[in-house]
Amino acid sequence: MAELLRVQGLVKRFGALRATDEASFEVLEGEVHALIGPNGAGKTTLIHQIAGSLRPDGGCIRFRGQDLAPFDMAARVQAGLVRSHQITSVFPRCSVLDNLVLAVQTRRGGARQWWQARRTQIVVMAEAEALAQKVGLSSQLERAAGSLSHAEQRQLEIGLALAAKPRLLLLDEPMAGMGPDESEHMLELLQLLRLNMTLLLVEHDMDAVFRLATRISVLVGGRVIASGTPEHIRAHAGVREAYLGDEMPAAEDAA
Ligand SMILES: Nc1ncnc2c1ncn2[C@@H]1O[C@H](COP(=O)(O)OP(=O)(O)OP(=O)(O)O)[C@@H](O)[C@H]1O
Repeated sequence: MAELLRVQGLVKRFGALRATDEASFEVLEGEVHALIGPNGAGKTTLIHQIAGSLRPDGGCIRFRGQDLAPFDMAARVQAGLVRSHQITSVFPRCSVLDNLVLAVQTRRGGARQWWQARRTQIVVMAEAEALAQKVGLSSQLERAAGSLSHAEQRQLEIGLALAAKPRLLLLDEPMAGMGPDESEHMLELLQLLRLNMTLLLVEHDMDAVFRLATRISVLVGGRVIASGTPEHIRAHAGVREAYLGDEMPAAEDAA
């Protein structure tokens, strides 16, 4: 598999703290790559730097071979590097469908498109409806986004991210705050998305991580201490030590 994203020697300081401390790993095209690590390991800080909302103090991030340093967040989205619930925020008073229509219009050229031909409107509407169906919100099209449940809002955020046609989708704790059934739905949605794009996700739910990920990188104290297949990570002594053996699913739990 070809390399899609390379993080090399990345450093981010907050005062004396090195939240990202020479972190290095790569994401290959077509994989589901999970970034795991104990609380405060620097996972979110790393995702922010990849998405472009935080500027690194050192090191380099390459996407499809290109140094991302000169790219702002919008340019990264255009290049196919999209973080769920970052660029396109949910408008709570607008319907699910209107939110998706706006996201599709934004990708197609924003304000210019307000005076678009009827034929174009039909195309945009069809794409928005298809996105709603993909993320499981077809029956909620007319509901105000703000009245959706927590899980449905996460689904909508993913739909909005998909409107940008990502090549690499970044997801920060997609299962956070969900019950078992909702998590299972989200897992099914992510299984569907992996067929068409590469996923990089931060997730604390280890069962979900080990069911979904094709490769895993483990961040401890801002450094990647291990990167590899779930089997490799499960057997890694340093990883088990970092987790005190608590959360790592045992080999017999493997999917
Ligand atoms: N804006 C900030 N200013 C100062 N310190 C910060 C800032 N953002 C994060 N940190 C610190 O950087 C370290 C890494 O935080 P980060 O949120 O990236 O970790 P995490 O692995 O995502 O944690 P969790 O799993 O608990 O969400 C922590 O010690 C945190 O307190």
